[in-house]
Amino acid sequence: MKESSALDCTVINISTNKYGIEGSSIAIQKVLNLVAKVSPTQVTVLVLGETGTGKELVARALHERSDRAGRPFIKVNCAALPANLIESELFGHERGSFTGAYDKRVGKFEAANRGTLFLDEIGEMPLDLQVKLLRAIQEKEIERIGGRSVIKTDVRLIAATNRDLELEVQAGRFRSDLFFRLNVFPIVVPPLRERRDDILQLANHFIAKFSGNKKPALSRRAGKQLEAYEWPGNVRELEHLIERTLVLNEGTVINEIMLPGRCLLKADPSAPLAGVKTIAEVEREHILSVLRISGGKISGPGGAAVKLNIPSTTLYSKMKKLKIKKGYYDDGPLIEQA
Ligand SMILES: Nc1ncnc2c1ncn2[C@@H]1O[C@H](COP(=O)(O)OP(=O)(O)OP(=O)(O)O)[C@@H](O)[C@H]1O
Repeated sequence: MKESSALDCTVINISTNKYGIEGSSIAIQKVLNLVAKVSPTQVTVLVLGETGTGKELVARALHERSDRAGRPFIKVNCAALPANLIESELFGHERGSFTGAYDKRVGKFEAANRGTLFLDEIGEMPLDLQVKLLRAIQEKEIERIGGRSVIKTDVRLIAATNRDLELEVQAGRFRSDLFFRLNVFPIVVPPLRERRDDILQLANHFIAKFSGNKKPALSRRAGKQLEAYEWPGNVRELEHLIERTLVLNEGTVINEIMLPGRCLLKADPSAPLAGVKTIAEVEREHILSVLRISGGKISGPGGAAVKLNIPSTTLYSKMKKLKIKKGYYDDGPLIEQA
């Protein structure tokens, strides 16, 4: 990766990017630039994006590029644990502090001391624990369940979610004070369908990963199939699809990809297609990608409104209606449109 001019938005040589983030689209370059800017700091980062877009990869890159790199990177998946276990997972417990606590246990906050704590799927965290998490972040200290002493912690926090946390706040499922504490530096990882330029590079990366030294070539036809698909499961879906394709493929060329949508159509033409989007979703994605191409400029020459051939006032009201905010399409912080 080009270190010295990481602040400009153009040339990062991804082939030498050692953090495993493949892709050369403008969208992924922007993500890598944000990673380069924020990783040397102690700032809390909130990684946003649909499932399978690479949020964990971004979190690991942030850690690896920071001065905490040699220290622990501890991940907690807030969705994978029952609510009553998350507290003990995060803060630890003393022996005998509750039924089943046969031994003392060190929590993830302590385990991540002087390193990075990655809270994945933060949107799933129960409300009562959100209060305790906020306190731990603000006061930089924790107490084990059943413990009597206060333990100082020094962790860099990275959180990730595929939920719209602002909507969660509005719905009363996420505390606004915790949201503001986490949303210091948001990084939005765009869905794969908004960075189609990356699809072939990623596909070739996964072909190499899964086929070893007998790497088959991707035919133009198969490449076009991959580029045309919508990828509701994003990069993870592409990775699994390539793995499956390689198991079935016998020759030295991959001629056809069995995409899930096609299989579904064959099975039952009247069944609703998984991943089919509403008109509003399509409109939102299109506006977002035009805003990104326009460098975040909305009105005036070269702005998104001109490209979309609509008055800028119409674009502003569509953006408001579709909840498109600054920070989703440029490098700035997430700010509500007036
Ligand atoms: N740009 C990329 N280059 C190479 N591999 C990638 C890239 N993005 C994602 N992947 C791979 O895709 C898979 C899913 O990525 P990851 O787990 O980081 O996604 P995620 O957004 O955290 O998903 P979830 O929201 O479901 O937790 C992983 O195997 C990861 O290595």
